[in-house]
Amino acid sequence: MRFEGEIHTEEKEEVKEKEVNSMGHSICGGGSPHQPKVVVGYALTSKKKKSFLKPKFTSLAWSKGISFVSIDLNRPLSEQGPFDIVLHKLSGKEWREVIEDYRQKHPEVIVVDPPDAIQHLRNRQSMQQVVADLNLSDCNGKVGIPRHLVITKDQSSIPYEVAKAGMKLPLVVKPLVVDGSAKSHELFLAYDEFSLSTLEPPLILQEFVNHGGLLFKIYITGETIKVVRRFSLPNVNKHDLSRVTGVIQFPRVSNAAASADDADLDPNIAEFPPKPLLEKLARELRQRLGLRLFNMDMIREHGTKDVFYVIDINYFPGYGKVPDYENSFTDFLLSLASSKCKRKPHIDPLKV
Ligand SMILES: O=P(O)(O)O[C@@H]1[C@@H](OP(=O)(O)O)[C@H](OP(=O)(O)O)[C@H](O)[C@H](OP(=O)(O)O)[C@H]1OP(=O)(O)O
Ligand SMILES: Nc1ncnc2c1ncn2[C@@H]1O[C@H](COP(=O)(O)OP(=O)(O)O)[C@@H](O)[C@H]1O
Ligand SMILES: [Mg+2]
Ligand SMILES: [Mg+2]
Repeated sequence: MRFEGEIHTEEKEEVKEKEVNSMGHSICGGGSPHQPKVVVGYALTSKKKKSFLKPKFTSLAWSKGISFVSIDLNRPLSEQGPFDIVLHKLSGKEWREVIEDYRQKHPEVIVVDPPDAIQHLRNRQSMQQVVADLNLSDCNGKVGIPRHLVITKDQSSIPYEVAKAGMKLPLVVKPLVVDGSAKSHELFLAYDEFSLSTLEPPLILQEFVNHGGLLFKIYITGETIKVVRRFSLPNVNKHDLSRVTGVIQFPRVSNAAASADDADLDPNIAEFPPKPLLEKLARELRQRLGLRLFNMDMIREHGTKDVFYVIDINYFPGYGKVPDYENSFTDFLLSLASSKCKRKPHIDPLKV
């Protein structure tokens, strides 16, 4: 497994070397950089196309024999291509049915990723449960999820439910369903349980964990892990709690392109999570979720060295914001294509 947390120089050398070696080689033998041998069909929103398929990435991929073809949503998928790989991130039942049907009928195409597996991350409860089920012992740290409560109906009972569960204030209030809409990212901080009744279920209420205002975004691309630091919500202290009441909506601080990597940070807060912990976590989640493209938002409990919480998992996140994603994503596509060749050694090199 490759790990690119603090971006190791050796790792970069290796990438450069691979670049030289792979130039002029094709998938399953033959070919040249000017004759793409791996065709990647993609079904993405226009926002995603812009942030992900940047010219620097597509031209690097092209130089290594990869071409990208936009899938026309108004035409049957089976009539398009042929594709070696399909990348997709679109919401809605209709698309899920189209892509599932295509997977069944075209087992020779690598569809990244299965729609049912992606669906698992569309609900903040099922997303968190995967982490809760893990047993990460002996990995130089602990990873869990914050205490939470799911509210599906009857918001009038929320204050009672919160008190009964003995949850500690403040609470982060998140829409239960994540469907890519702006609304599914409208989050609130609730300083008292009574104001919660004004919010619209289905919701998940999560204990706010102080983490020094910094979070780790762990990007998984197949076998590769990259960690970046982003600014997050500041700690909430007892004084804040005694003075503030109500629910306050907060902005999407963590997905801003601004990285915290270059800031002058307290080393106790900013130190990267241990590599063995991230490797085990990534491996386990990749397997359990059955996904190859996702990221996690992870925080370290303030005042501890090794107590971590996963607070969010996103399918096919904003790779365009990750340094050097062009190389890692190209390598990922090439490794998928070569696994396809291994699966089908008799593959016709003229077709691929
Ligand atoms: O657009 P970006 O680059 O901000 O990416 C978003 C992600 O930002 P991140 O890479 O984690 O900083 C973002 O992550 P967060 O939920 O903000 O942690 C989501 O993955 C978002 O997708 P969706 O709206 O949940 O379907 C992602 O949006 P899409 O690009 O998939 O529309
Ligand atoms: N339990 C929590 N404790 C502390 N901060 C949190 C917690 N949950 C979310 N946050 C903060 O809110 C941000 C958005 O929450 P997140 O669950 O990642 O939603 P989204 O899917 O919209 O990114 C996080 O990046 C983090 O800054
Ligand atoms: Mg998030
Ligand atoms: Mg999210």
